[in-house]
Amino acid sequence: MNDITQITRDGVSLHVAAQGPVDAPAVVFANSLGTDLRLWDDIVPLLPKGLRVIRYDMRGHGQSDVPDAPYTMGQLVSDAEAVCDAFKLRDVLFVGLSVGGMVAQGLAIKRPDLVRALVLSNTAAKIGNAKLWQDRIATVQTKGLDAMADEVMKRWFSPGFYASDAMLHWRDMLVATPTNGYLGICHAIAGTDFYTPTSALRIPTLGIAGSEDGATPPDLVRETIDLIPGSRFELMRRVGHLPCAEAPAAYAALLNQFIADIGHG
Ligand SMILES: O=C(O)CC1=CCC(=O)O1
Repeated sequence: MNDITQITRDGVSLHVAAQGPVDAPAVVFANSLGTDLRLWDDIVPLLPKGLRVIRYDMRGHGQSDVPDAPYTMGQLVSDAEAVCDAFKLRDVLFVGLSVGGMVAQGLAIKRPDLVRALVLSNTAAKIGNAKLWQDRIATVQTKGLDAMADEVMKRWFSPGFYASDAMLHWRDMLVATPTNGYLGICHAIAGTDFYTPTSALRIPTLGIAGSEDGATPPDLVRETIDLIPGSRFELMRRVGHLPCAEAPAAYAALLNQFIADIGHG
């Protein structure tokens, strides 16, 4: 079954893409700030066949509704919960990148019945600090996303990928993000510190970092992954903040090894 649909929670319509057999083990993907569910386009075809694969656009992004900013992490976690519940999912492997990884942590804390394992990619229990997000919000409000797009691309990608034409697809995606959606998510990240609750998680977890990541550097990712006993940490070399875009084959290989090791499917 290959399905594109909208689900509505709290008056906000969320755009969801669902693939694979309804009763199969599920993998749910959550995107990062300034991207949408296309973040996973190159990964999905490389996953083991027979999984239920659900991707959605975070509120304010892609084809989901764009409520006025600010948003809270509680709202983002409830959105993810609503997506899982709408598809009657249980025991999912939840894969989140950057703010998507914060949502993954929040959902695993809130709904242990829904999440059996995590992939926390290029993320942390806390990303940045109040001043960083205040400054980012002020820049977007006064100058717009286009004005800071090149600076963002240098955080997202290694120098080699930044210089390539392939980067333009991602720059276009960032610049097309509605201002309210971008600002809303910035507020949610600014208000989030999962350090204590994430320390209480006891589920299989894979952490992925990129050696050239200018947004969530490897040491920051590792600090969060180390909070969870028994977790695994993988450092991908010569990639930045979006390794699933920059090195999809290597990224999918890490996911697939983890899927095999935890017997998910
Ligand atoms: O700084 C960026 O644009 C990267 C980023 C931080 C949080 C997120 O989701 O993306």
